[in-house]
This record gives sequence, C-alpha cells and structure tokens, in this order.
Amino acid sequence: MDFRHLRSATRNVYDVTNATEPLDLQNLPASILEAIFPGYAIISRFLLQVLGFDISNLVSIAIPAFAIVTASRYLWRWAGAFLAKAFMASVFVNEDDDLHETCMEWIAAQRMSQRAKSVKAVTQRSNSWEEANLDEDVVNMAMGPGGLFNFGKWAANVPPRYEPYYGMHYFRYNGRLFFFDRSRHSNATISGSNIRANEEELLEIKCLGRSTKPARQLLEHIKTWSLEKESAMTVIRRPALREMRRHGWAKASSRPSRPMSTVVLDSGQKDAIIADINEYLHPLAPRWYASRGIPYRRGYLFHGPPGTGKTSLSFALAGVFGLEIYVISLLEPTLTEADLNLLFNNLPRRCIVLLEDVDTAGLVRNKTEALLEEEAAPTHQKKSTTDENGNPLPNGVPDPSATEEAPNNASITAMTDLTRALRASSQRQRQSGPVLGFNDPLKQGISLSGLLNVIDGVASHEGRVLVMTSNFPEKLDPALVRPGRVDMKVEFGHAGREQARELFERMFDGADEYAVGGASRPGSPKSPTGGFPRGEGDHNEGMAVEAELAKEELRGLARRFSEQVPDKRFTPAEIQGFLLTRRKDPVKAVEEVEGWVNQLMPSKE
Ligand SMILES: Nc1ncnc2c1ncn2[C@@H]1O[C@H](COP(=O)(O)OP(=O)(O)OP(=O)(O)O)[C@@H](O)[C@H]1O
Repeated sequence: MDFRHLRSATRNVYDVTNATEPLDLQNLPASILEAIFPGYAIISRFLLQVLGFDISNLVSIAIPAFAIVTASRYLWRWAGAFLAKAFMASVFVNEDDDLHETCMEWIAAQRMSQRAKSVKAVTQRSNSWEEANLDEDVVNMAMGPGGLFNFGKWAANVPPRYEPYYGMHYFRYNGRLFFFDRSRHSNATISGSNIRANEEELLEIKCLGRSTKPARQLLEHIKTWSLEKESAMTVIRRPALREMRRHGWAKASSRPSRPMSTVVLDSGQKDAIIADINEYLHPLAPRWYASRGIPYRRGYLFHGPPGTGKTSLSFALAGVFGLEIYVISLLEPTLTEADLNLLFNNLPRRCIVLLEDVDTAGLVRNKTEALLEEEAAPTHQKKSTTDENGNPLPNGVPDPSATEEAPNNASITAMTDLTRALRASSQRQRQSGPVLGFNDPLKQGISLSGLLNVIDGVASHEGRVLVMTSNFPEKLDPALVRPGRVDMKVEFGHAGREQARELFERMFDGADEYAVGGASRPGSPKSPTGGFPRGEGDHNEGMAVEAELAKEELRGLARRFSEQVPDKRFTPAEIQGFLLTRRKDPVKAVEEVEGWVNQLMPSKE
C-alpha cells in the first residue's frame, strides 16, 4: 500500500474542510487519518516543512505491520485453541460451585502462586485465619491499654491469600503438567421482565492428552485436601441471596464442629437420636428401605421453648456425623415455593436440612386444602384429625371413632358437591391473589401444601435428615408432623437441676480456658480462672494433683450452684447467659445466683 500520495492530500486537507475542492480518491486516506487522528494533517505538514520528513512513509509501513501483528495474534490464539482442543482435555469449574473456592485455596497454597508475576490478593475467610492466629505473641500484640483487646490490630496481622491472576498458568502435579486458566465471562439472567448481566469467573483445568482422568484425579485430590483441612468443621449453608437463588445454596460459613457433650440434654434422649441417625445413615440402609418400598428419608421435630438447645443439637449432630447443614427459615420473605423446590432439588446425597421455626411461618392448611387432600386420599387412609366435637386430636393420633368403611352413596354425593364448591372457591382465591395456606393474605411465600410437596414430593431428596424446629408444636398442622414426615419428636424443656450443674461445670471446665487480663479472684479454684491455655503442666505430678483438687472444688461449686437454681424454671440459654457474664469467677457465680434467681422469678411466675 503506497501512502505517499498522502502528502498532496494533506496539503489539500484544509481545502477539503473548507470544501473549496471536491473530495477525490487521492485525498480520501488523509481525510480518514485526519478523522481517526485529529491533527494528523497539521503534524504531517509541520514535520514535512521543519524536518523534511514525510510521515506518510511511516504510515505506509506502520499500517501493514499492525495488520500483520493483529493477524498473527489472532492466528496464534486460534492455533492455540485448536491444539488445546485436539490434544488437551479440560475440566471447567464455575464460580458458584464450592469446588471453585476449594480449588483457589489449593492453588494459592502451591508454588505456582508464589512464582506468578501477577497475583490477586484475597482477604482470608475468618475461620481459616482465626485458627491460624492464636499465636500468643500475636494476641499480646493486639492488647491495647488497660488490657483491652483490639480486634482490628489482631486481624491486621493476618496476611491475605495470594492467588494467580486471570490468564493461563501452569503447574506440575504428580509429575504431570497441568494448565490452569482463570477467566471471566459475562452471563445474562432473566428474572421476570428484567435482564441482568452478571460477570462470572470460570476455572479451566487442562491436562495434556485426550482424557479428563488426570484432571478429575487432581480435583479429587483437591477435595480430599480440603476435607482433611476442614474435618473438624461444620459447613453451614443457607439459601443464596434472592438474585443468586438460581444457584440454590450458598455457603454461609464453616465453624468448628460443636461437640455433642456441650449440648446439655437428657443423655438417654441424645443417645436415642444419635443411634437413630446412625442407623439411618448406614451405607446399607438405602437398600433396606428400597426393598420394603419405604422412602429413604428421616424426619425429626425438635420442639420446646426458645433457648433450650434445638438448634445447638442440630449443629452438634452435623458435627458428629460429618454432615453439612442446610438451614432454611420459612420466615425469609423472599423465599417462594419454586425456590424451596429448587433448594430441595439441590441437596447433596447426605445432609441435615434444618427447617427453623416451622410454626412461626404461619403455615396452616386452610379448610379448602384440608378437605381437598382428604378427598384425594385413598379411603383407608382417611382418618379424622378431630374428635367428634371438632376439637383437634393430639398429633398423629387418629380419631378412634373413624371407621375404615366405605362411605355410602349419599355421603359420596354430598362430599363431591362440597368439594366442587370448595374447588371453585379455591380457584377464586387463587385468581384474586392470596397464597393458599397463609393466615396473612398479604404474606407471599410458602403454603403448607407447597412445603409438604417438597418434604415428600418429587423434589424431596432421599438420604437427607430433616430437622424441623418449633416453639409451638401444638400449632403445627397434623399433616406436617405425621409419621413419615416426622419420625421422631424430641422435646426440649427448661433446665433441670442436673442440667444446671452440667452447664456450670462445662462453663468453668479448664480444658481450654482463656481470660483477658487473667486476674483470678482470691480463693477461687485455680483451673477455672484466668491465664492463657494451660494444661501442659499436667505432666508434672504436683500440678496434676492440683488440677484434680481444682476439679473436685469445681464439682462442689457446681452442686451448690444447681441447688440454688429452681428446677425446670430457666432455659439453658438463660443459665448460660448468667454464667457467661461471670465466666472468670465460679465462686462469684455461686454467690450471685440467688440474687439473679430472685430477680427473675417474678417474671417467671
Ligand atoms: N441444652 C443446651 N445445652 C447447652 N447449651 C444450650 C442448651 N440450650 C441452649 N443452649 C445455649 O443457648 C443458646 C441458644 O440455644 P439454641 O439456639 O440451640 O436454642 P433453640 O432452642 O434452638 O432456640 P430457638 O427456639 O430460639 O431457635 C446457645 O448459645 C446454646 O449454646
């Protein structure tokens, strides 16, 4: 391409702009260049006049050179993609998958991340660094004046995690070369009439060869690595935020598993639940259930006043059985039945689903639903849930007066007419808006039938442990708690003397005690007060005797404490709250408990 004619064109450019000379082909490129690089004509004329250098010569070289570089870049990319397709196998991991975070953690721990020239700094998730930051020096450094602990200072000592930045990286694993491509993709989602554009990250793990097996093995290794790291943790998931709900669940946190011993409950009750779940989770159990035609599901209802340990026991069970816990609150206003279906469809093979406060969601079956369900059920299953006076029977207790005989013709006709009328009324209700099954017609969300559908309908996942918690079990619809949906009911009550004693001992047990400031009250037993982790001195015989004495003293204090707490009047949470504020001083707790009880008793009465 010869751009020498640009000289004359640039000479004419002012004429062109003044429109004194018609635009011809010769001055077109200069016009174009002028349009692309404003001022091109002036610069070119200046260079020509002052330096005698014709810039059009440079342009005639630069443009083809640019075209060649662009074309070869494109070719290189195309050839790379072609070769990768032909000779490499890939596994992709989406950002919304848990594996993504796990992979990034693993990659950050590899040498490749230390070698990479550009890295992304990521603030570490709390629980991973909280564990790592217990170093006594670091903790002491965070102590401000007056022994006040400064969290900001402590957290500032935690280095971020460094991950390779976007682009292609390579690493070796088990002597094999792997490529790891981190990229972002835009993704459009449609919700109602809105189209939302999201940016999503994608990981591609490539290996040489036509099989994805090495990459899959690598992913398995990464999962095991993460599991070993988190074995003592319980992962908690909740429904993803509304705009991300199509992904189902989001990891809310993972926290150290709660030891079962920290849940103070009748030991027989605890053992019964553990044994029941243990049997249910046995690898041979699914076959046993299938051969008998029983759905492989297990449901529990934990009921009792607030603060009696229902949630705590659910978390402890998750820890004992190494299960993740999926928590749903039916009070969540944005949760719809479609969401609930999606969430249940996205449950893993084994997990605990915790449906919290099922009574407060206002889930009641209205008369229409009850009657329609009644009519749809086979005759032999129809059992009245009310007595002859119309009063509800206790959960799961069939009306003794109900007979299994087939109804006579007259009653069938009456029932069909009634059903037709009810169906029409239900249709009208649906058209006019309110959600069936809610007490409050303004409340959108989940109806009882919707909930029952996900519990035991198509969306229901076999193998999960469903735990429903309720403060008012008597408010629950019998359909929700009938056997098959709830297989075991566990009542949680106010703390008895024995529970109060256990709570006290657990609070002051010196196994891993801590105290800011560490000052112990004169006369209080050694182990339950002050000082950073002790116990190493237990190797020393003298200290062991001292520890034993302290334990004996602690038991005595616990007895005195429990004798002053009225039986079955306070919840474990209340007692725990009282003890927490005196957790450095068990003697003080014993001395002050009477006053605390006297202060609260009138409100209890
Ligand atoms: N039986 C118990 N044993 C040990 N700690 C308990 C017990 N009950 C309650 N607590 C303590 O009280 C607090 C509240 O307990 P939790 O959330 O388990 O109660 P809940 O019965 O689920 O209450 P809600 O009905 O309000 O959800 C927790 O910190 C827990 O440690």
